[in-house]
Amino acid sequence: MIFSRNDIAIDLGTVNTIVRNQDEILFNEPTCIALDSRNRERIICLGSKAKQMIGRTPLEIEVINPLLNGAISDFETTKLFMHALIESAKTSSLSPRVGISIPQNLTQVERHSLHEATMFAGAKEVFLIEDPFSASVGAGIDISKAKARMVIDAGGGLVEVSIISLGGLVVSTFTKEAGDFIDYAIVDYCKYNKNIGISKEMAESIKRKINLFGESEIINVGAKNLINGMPIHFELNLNELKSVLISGLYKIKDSVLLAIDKSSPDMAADLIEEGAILTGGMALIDGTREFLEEELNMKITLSNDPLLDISKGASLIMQDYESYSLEWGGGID
Ligand SMILES: Nc1ncnc2c1ncn2[C@@H]1O[C@H](COP(=O)(O)OP(=O)(O)OP(=O)(O)O)[C@@H](O)[C@H]1O
Repeated sequence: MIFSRNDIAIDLGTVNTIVRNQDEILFNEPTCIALDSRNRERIICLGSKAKQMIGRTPLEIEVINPLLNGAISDFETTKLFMHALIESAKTSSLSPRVGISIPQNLTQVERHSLHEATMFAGAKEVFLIEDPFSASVGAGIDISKAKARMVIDAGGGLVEVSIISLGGLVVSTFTKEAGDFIDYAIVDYCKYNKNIGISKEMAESIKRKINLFGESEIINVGAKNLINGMPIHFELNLNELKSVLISGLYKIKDSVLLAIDKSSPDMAADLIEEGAILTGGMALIDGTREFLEEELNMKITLSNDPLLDISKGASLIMQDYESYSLEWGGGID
């Protein structure tokens, strides 16, 4: 198969979606869609514009994130979202072939739903590629070698830990306690310890400022006083939130330990030498890589482009689909 200029690869993430053709990124925005609630077929906007509306919409607008922990939580909205993505990415009147990178834990029913939603959205053909393959290829790993390589993909809805060797997925584990989980834990921390109400979006922007090994830093946050219901500006010491972040990172550590436990002694030995590659948006929280390296006593290398590895890998796989699918039959539907 020749991946033509018209064809696209999609990283349909819980938090962020990226669409690429062979050469360029066509869409890189939050996985959000705003609909007219009186006519849910009518799209008002997508991505960043829709995300900015969260918490501020009048009754007639509904903002939806159609994914939860990597899986489709709202099938009808996913169809609309995919349709809008495909329309905006089209460079000709021809329907594109679409490669979508998906979490390894999607059930057959969920895979079928996504396939159907994408065909309905206007694709000519749909290829589902499992995240561990996209992430590894995108991070530049030569996975055809007879050497085990570990990839920790820490995203918004899912942390996927995979061990790949000789072009196949040998071991995989995952936890749903990923970036979104930490955002909600920050919301709860402010609620129960400070009597302050903040949105999930505010919690996410606070999370991005945490530096696990950095000096204490005080930030000013606009929120709601939960005692008297009034708006309030309050000071939050980011140091207080380190324990919230660390509890999430321990879940990643547990997934890595489980993956190592499931691997053979030879693969475990390879990992001592090669360590693991850390990718996905959570890898960008300062101190995450160092924390995991210290806790696991294993070399952890930060990928060059944690937010883009999956879409880049999916695009590269689409461009050489035959060789990859022959090699990795199991990972590509
Ligand atoms: N610069 C950054 N600093 C800190 N955290 C970040 C940064 N950029 C993104 N994140 C966090 O990374 C997570 C999103 O990562 P990513 O885009 O890899 O996930 P996703 O592909 O949307 O989700 P998933 O793969 O789990 O379905 C979010 O929790 C977000 O807050």
